[in-house]
Amino acid sequence: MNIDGRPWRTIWLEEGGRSVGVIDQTLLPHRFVTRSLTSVEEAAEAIVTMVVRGAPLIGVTGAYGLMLALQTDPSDASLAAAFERLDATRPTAINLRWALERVRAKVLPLAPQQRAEAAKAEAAAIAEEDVAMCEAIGDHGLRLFQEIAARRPEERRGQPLNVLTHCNAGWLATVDWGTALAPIYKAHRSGLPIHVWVDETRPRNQGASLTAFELGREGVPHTVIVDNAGGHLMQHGQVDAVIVGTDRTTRTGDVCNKIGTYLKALAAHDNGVPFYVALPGSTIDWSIGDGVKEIPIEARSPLEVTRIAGKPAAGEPTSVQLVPDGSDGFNPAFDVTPARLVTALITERGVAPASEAGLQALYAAA
Ligand SMILES: CSC[C@H]1O[C@H](OP(=O)(O)O)[C@H](O)[C@@H]1O
Repeated sequence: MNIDGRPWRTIWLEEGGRSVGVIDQTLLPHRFVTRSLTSVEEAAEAIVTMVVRGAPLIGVTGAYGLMLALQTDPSDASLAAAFERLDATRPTAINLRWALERVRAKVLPLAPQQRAEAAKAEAAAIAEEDVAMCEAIGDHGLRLFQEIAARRPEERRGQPLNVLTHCNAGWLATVDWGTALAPIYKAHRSGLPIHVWVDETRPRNQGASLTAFELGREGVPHTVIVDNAGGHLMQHGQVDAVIVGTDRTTRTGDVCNKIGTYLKALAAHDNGVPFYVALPGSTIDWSIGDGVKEIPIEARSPLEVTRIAGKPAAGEPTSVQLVPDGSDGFNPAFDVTPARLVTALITERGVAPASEAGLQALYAAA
């Protein structure tokens, strides 16, 4: 997307081809700072600390991380160690494992001296495919928004379409365009009046910090709201549709996304508001049928809950509840929305019901 007239992507190969540029998303919206990743360790650290975040972008960062490792040491052992280090960074977004496996499959059969270049090419291919998939999601989602706008009662025809989104599934979460925000950008650029309710999205506030930043730069009217206001807005007819991204969607259409998404889906269901999930095919985990039981949910530091912008905002963690890493507090980064609460999945191949049959119909020829 464009920032102050200059086209940006979230990740790029830097001059010389031995470092990768990224935007430090932990500093947005107050500072726009780019960083150079020069090693697999720096790539891994950027994922863990959420300098880069968002399922598709995490996957591309992992792919370039393997390239960086192979540029230093192209041996089998180096590849295995780099794969393991990157794979261990964040467990929920399926795009990471998908991208790492895709690069490994490409380079493992090659002579060591050919591996770094092949990894570079594959990482670049994954990035370009992501851009194309996200723009296609935007096109399919635009048609959906146009249909919703056309179905509204006469007295509401000229008013903006009110769409609510949770967390950040914009271009900052992908390489460009985004997933949930792509249809919003396409609608805005097509002249369809649209307004976005932006969930602030505690605890890390990706909505207030990143989605609002993106929409502001694009000139899309939006309002940042507290996470708990969404149900009230839906009850009062202020939401025409909810659209979110996902970090992993099962073959049956269960959707794992930022914590709080499930509650939005329940409120939407209770108020007859359509609930859409936008995703590229790289986010589908075909090996899983029951998202609630099988998707690994990342447990992040409880300090994200008790601190805001690094400053204590609540009592420091007590031994309230042990989480997998053994620390105090409870801070699951994601939850799972069952397919029955999802109106439709908006993919690069079209719109499908949230079901195994729906996804198979779109991807059977894959
Ligand atoms: C298009 S993936 C966006 C997805 O990723 C976010 O998680 P995080 O910021 O922790 O990487 C969130 O779940 C978004 O919906």
